Amino acid sequence: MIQMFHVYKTFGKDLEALVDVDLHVHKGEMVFLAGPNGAGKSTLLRLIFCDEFPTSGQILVNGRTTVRMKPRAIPYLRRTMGIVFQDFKLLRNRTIEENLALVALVAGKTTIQARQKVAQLLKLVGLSHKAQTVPSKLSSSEQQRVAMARALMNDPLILLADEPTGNLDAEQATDAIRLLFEINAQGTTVLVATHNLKLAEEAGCRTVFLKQGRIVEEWQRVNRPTDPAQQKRV
Ligand SMILES: Nc1ncnc2c1ncn2[C@@H]1O[C@H](COP(=O)(O)OP(=O)(O)OP(=O)(O)O)[C@@H](O)[C@H]1O
Repeated sequence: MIQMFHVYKTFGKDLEALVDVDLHVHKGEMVFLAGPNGAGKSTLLRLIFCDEFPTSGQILVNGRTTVRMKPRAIPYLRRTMGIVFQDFKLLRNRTIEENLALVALVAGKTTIQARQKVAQLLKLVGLSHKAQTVPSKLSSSEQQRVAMARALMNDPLILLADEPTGNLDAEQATDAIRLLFEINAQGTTVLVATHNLKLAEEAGCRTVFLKQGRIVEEWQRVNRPTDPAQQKRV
């Protein structure tokens, strides 16, 4: 589903944001990308979303190489992906319903189809009662759930979430992860970037650690996350 082969990303002359990254995320998987600030997590997600392109290496998304993709083909590939940005990027002067519907309308859906999808997703994230509200009247966790709903508007095969729990307290963060699990259980492949190692451990998914742009470790919990003996290094 997502394949990265020897991917390097250098900004300017010598800022190596990603160094020789090999990552394979299979269809239906939920994978955490963990690492400290500046490790390269957002850059990696942006490369998958074709927001940036690698300096060298190969990236395949849904079997299509992104590296030499023509600019006009990028929006079509992006429609197979949903992305939740760190700062949500909701349109401030539009209602929640409008924020969501716009995504479907731009993708060519009818107003009725867009409305139906908005209703379905607001129900999923528990915010049906906020449809006519503007983002500034919502809490951080509510805005985060709207951002997640928006990312799902076009039924993406892949959901990319960049620090989806960054502005949330512990309980809200757990709810957000639960929602990601629910989305994943419905068949969407999910890749979550976080600097919150505890969160990744508790989720128990395959976790890939980035440090200074390199993948330095990868593990998957077998059973209980709190028991180191149950953690299998892969
Ligand atoms: N557009 C850019 N231009 C120049 N440097 C950049 C750009 N984007 C990222 N970087 C640099 O690349 C490195 C990796 O940044 P990135 O945002 O991918 O890390 P991160 O792991 O997501 O960090 P954080 O957890 O703080 O969001 C950092 O040194 C950052 O300053």
